[in-house]
Order: sequence, then C-alpha cells, then structure tokens
Amino acid sequence: MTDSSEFRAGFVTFVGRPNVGKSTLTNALVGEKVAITSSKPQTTRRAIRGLVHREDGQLVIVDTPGMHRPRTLLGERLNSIVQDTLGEVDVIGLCIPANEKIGPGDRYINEQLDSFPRAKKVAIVTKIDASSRPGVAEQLRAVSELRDWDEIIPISSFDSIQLDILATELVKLMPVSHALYPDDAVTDESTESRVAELIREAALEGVMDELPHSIAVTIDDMIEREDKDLLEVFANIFVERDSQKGIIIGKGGERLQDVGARARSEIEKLVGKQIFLSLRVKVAKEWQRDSKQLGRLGF
Ligand SMILES: Nc1nc2c(ncn2[C@@H]2O[C@H](COP(=O)(O)OP(=O)(O)OP(=O)(O)O)[C@@H](O)[C@H]2O)c(=O)[nH]1
Repeated sequence: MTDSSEFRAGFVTFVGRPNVGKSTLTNALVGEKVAITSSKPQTTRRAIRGLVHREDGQLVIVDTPGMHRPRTLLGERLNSIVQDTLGEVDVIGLCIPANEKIGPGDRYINEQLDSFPRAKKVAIVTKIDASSRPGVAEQLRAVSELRDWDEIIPISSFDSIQLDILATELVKLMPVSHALYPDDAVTDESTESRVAELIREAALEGVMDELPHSIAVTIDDMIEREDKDLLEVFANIFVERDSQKGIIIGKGGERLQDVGARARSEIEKLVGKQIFLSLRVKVAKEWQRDSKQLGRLGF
C-alpha cells in the first residue's frame, strides 16, 4: 500500500504533434517562461526542464522537441533526444488539442509510446477554450479509445482551466521520493541558454515558414557591469544562407532592431535588470547537415 500523504517527485514529458501547446503548458504549470513558444511548429529543440513545486510533490518537466520523421542530421539528433528522454521519464503526457480531429500524426505518436512501457501514460486534451463543451466531450471520448490511459485530463493553458488538477494527478503518478531540486529553482537550464532561447524566439517571430529550422543562437559573452545594474549580452544569430541573413536583418536593419527590442524585454524579465544586447547575424552554410557545425551551435 502506498500512503497518499507521502511526498512524490519525478519526471514528466509532454509529447504530441507540433503546435499542440506543449511549451505553453510547461510555462503555465511552472508559472514562468522556461520553454519558448511560437505559432511556428517545431520551435522546441532541447530538453528544457521546468519545475513545479507543490506541497504534495515536485514535477520535473522535460520539454522535448516534437517527434517527426528525420530528414536532416539535426532531425536525427532531435529524435534521439526524444528517445532518450522518453526512456527515462516516469510519466508521458500525450497532448491532443480539443479543437482538431485526431489524425495520423497523433496516432503515430501514440503508437510510439508502446516502446516506453515503464512510463505511466496520461492523455492531456489541450486548448479546451478553443472548442465547445460537446466538442470537448467528443474529443475526450475519441482520446479514450487510443489506449488504456492512467488519466485523461482536459485543460486550457490560456484560461488556466484544470492546470491545478493536472499537476495534482501528475504528482499522484510519481514515485515516492524526496524533492529532486531545491524549492526555489524553476529550471536547471543555465541563464545563458535561456537567454539564447529567448533571442531565438524573438528572431522566429514573423519569419516565413522555411526559416525556423535554419536559425540558431549562440552567446559569446554575458558581462555584469560593475558601475551600474546592467547585463551586457553579446549574441550571434546563425542562419544557413546569405538570403536568410537579409530576411533576419530586414530593410535598413529594421527587423533586427525589432528582434533585439523583443528579446531584450524578455531577457530583462528573466534576469531582473537592464540589458544591453548586441546581436550579430552570421551565416553558417547548411549547418543542419554538418556535424561539426551542429556541435559548435550546441546540438
Ligand atoms: N486557444 C489556445 N491556444 C493555445 C493554448 N496553448 C497554446 N496555444 C497556442 O498554440 C500554439 C502552439 O503552442 P506551443 O506551446 O508553442 O506548442 P508546442 O506543442 O510546444 O509546439 P512545438 O514546439 O512546435 O512542438 C501557439 O500559437 C499557442 O499560443 C491554449 O490553451 N488555448
């Protein structure tokens, strides 16, 4: 018998087709921006952990890139991150949006979950704010037919509906354990890599569909100024082709200025002080297919 009053802690990851709301859900549960979100699919590249601290337990959320058939070396590396992650977690939450019919993409991912028998499996029906009550009910029924779930939970990150219930149920599925992280931590990503992700998110905003995969961000230096409360950040935005460089920079540098302003305001929220941000746009030809370059860009 397990005692329900015991503290529980463990790892959960949210999987699902691109754009189903996994990153938004992670941020909503953590209560702080740890995973970048974007209306462009497949913007999540790394296993970023968000932490949820509760009286009854602790959730370590591992945010994975989407599962898709690999077409480039980057695609292959992303898939292997996903495989490694899913093999280690205690709970896998398959996210399926309430406002779209279950399709082959959802079924493909659901079938992949059979390879990870250790993990408990929860279906999370996301974006219920974007559907009607009967629509949500119908989706819950359809989802229940996919497999024998440990839980099926409808939520909305936008309207904060049932997020607390989701966290409670996830904690209940975790093993009895002491806390895995100190209770003031929100993520174990370094500030530097969170800053790089915020810049990448700003650079992705408003670019055309073919560009997202071509953008990578590296940080050369972050310097705390001693004479004032200011953090200087020196970063590079890498693209694959000269033509893409033009798109990022924009006419007369206007777009890059926008990217800088957006990134700066997010980074200021993160570090709680003023930021000086230097952004340089560079071309790394075909970096997605080149293992040396991938290493240099942190993949
Ligand atoms: N209506 C509604 N839209 C949402 C909700 N959560 C996320 N979205 C939107 O759905 C889109 C995708 O959200 P993300 O959180 O980036 O999705 P993701 O599954 O992490 O996407 P990838 O990183 O591409 O795998 C964004 O435009 C969000 O604003 C929600 O609760 N309700």
